[in-house]
Amino acid sequence: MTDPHAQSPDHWLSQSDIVFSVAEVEQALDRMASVLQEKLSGQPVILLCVMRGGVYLAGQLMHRLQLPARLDYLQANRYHGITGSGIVWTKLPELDLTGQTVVVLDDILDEGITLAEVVHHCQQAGAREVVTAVLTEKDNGLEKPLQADVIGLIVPNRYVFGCGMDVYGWWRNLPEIRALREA
Ligand SMILES: O=P(O)(O)OC[C@H]1O[C@H](OP(=O)(O)OP(=O)(O)O)[C@H](O)[C@@H]1O
Ligand code: HPA
Repeated sequence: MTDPHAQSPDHWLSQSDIVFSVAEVEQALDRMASVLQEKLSGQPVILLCVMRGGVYLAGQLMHRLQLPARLDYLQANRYHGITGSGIVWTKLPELDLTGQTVVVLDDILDEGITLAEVVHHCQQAGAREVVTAVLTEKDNGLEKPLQADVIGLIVPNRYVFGCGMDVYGWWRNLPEIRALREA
């Protein structure tokens, strides 16, 4: 079998289907922004981007939110290729989270392990409130350690990419969401 890391980026497009179009993603982003806007009622927040996948949602939400925001990021990786394992933290937030309202932004809630650990970190760091927003949640039937407060789109139980999510490092920049076909 060919090493998936050696496949051309176009291979992944040819082996996948669009599950949410650009217009559907844009609508979901608008919806997420208005839910967050109402939930946060204009208070100052720290937007905390979970790198790298959260970067697309952070970029798309920032300009849709009318409230005083600061931006920080962390990096906690769990997936190598398309399979998950233990979390490796490579970057902690730099801002002091004590007493702050923190809005955690990530691309996908799959098994929920990453988001649960990030929320735990924010609470341990003294955040007053932690609100979680994910662009997608995977419909995988698993008992997850937490639910996100704001969810953009429910994706099927397949490996998905685009809008921040990668397939072997590629295509985080796609403005649509695609799902790999069964091998
Ligand atoms: O709900 P879970 O099963 O924990 O999976 C979700 C996490 O997996 C991905 O991160 P990844 O480790 O692939 O790092 P990346 O953001 O650099 O792609 C994604 O960005 C989420 O943070
Ligand atoms: O389906 C997925 N796609 C991209 N990244 C992910 N991280 C967990 N699940 C996924």
